Amino acid sequence: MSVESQAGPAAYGSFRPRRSVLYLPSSNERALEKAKTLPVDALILDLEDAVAPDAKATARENACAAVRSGEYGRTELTIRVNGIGSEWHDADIAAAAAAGPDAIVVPKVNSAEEVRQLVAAMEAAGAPDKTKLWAMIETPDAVLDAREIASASERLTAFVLGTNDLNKELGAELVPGRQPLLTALSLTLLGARAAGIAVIDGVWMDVKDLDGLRAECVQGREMGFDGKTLIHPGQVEPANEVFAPSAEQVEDARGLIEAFEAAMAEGKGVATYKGKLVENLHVDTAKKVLATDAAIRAL
Ligand SMILES: CC(C)(COP(=O)(O)OP(=O)(O)OC[C@H]1O[C@@H](n2cnc3c(N)ncnc32)[C@H](O)[C@@H]1OP(=O)(O)O)[C@@H](O)C(=O)NCCC(=O)NCCSC(=O)C[C@H](O)C(=O)O
Ligand SMILES: [Mg+2]
Repeated sequence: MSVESQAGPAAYGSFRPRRSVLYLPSSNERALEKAKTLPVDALILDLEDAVAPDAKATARENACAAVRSGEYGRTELTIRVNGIGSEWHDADIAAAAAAGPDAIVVPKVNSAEEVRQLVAAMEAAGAPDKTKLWAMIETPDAVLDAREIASASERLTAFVLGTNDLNKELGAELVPGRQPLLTALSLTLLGARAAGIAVIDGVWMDVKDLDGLRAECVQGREMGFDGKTLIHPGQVEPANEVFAPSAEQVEDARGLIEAFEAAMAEGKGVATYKGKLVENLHVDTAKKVLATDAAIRAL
C-alpha cells in the first residue's frame, strides 16, 4: 500500500487535502501569477492539452521555474507532461524530474507496465523521492486495469480522471448526472482504493455554470473522490467548500470518538452516539474527518 494512502488510518498524519486541483496552461504567465494568490489545494502546471505545439518549450521552462520559485506557499505543485510517445514526452519528464515538483502527472496511462517505465524514467532523470507520479485514467484500457495500475509502484500516489477523453473513447454523451460514465468512475475508484491511493474527479467545463459544478462536486464527494480537477479560478471556492467536512460533521466526529472512548473505558462491550451503534470502523471514519479538517486548517 502506498505510504501516501488516503484510505487507511495509519496515513492520516500525512494527509494532504486535494479538494481543488487547478489546471493552468504553463504557457500563460498571467495565470501562473494569478495561481499564487488562489486558495487552491493543488495546481497542475499543464504542458499537454492546454498548450499549443509552438509554446511547448516555453511552457516547460515556465512550469519548472514555478516549481523552483518557492512562491506558491503550501499548494501542492504538479506538472502534467505530454503523453507517452509524443515528441515532447521524454524532454518533459527529464525537465520535470529535475525540477522536483510534488508530482508528475502523466496523461492516458494505460497499463501497469507503463507505470513501471515512467517511474524508471523519472528515477533515471534524478527525480527526488518526494516527486510522486499521478496517472490520468482516461481510456477504457486504464479503467479495466485500474487496480493493477494503481498497485504498480509506490511512487504512484493518485489517479486523476480525464473525463473528456474518457467520454470520447466510450462514445458516451455528456449528460447531467453523468449516468453513462458512472461505471467507469466507480471502477477507477475501486482500483484506487484497493491500492490505497488518492483519486481526483474530472473537470466541469462550463466555467460560468457554478450550480452545475457544485452539483457535480457533491456527486463526486458522495462517490468517494478526494476532490475535483478544475479549469478556472472561479471554480476553486465551490470545490473547496463541497469537499471539506462541514462544521456539523467535525462536531459529530469528535462526539463519536469521545462516546466510543468513554464506553471502552467503562468496559462496555458496545458504544452508541446519537442513538446509533458505534464500531471501530466508524471511529476510523471519524478520525479521517478530523484529520481532513486539521489538514485544511493548516493550509
Ligand atoms: C478557460 C480559460 C481559457 C479562460 O481564461 P480567461 O478568459 O483568461 O478567464 P478570465 O478572464 O475569467 O480569467 C480571470 C483571471 O484568472 C486567470 N486565470 C484564468 N484561468 C486560470 C487558471 N486555469 N489558472 C490560474 N489563473 C487563471 C486569468 O489569467 C485572469 O487573471 P487576471 O487577469 O490576472 O485577473 C482559462 O481559464 C484556462 O485556460 N483554463 C485552463 C484550461 C486548461 O488547463 N485545460 C486543460 C485541462 S482540462 C483537460 O485537459 C481535460 C482532461 O485531460 C480530460 O480528458 O478531461
Ligand atoms: Mg485528457
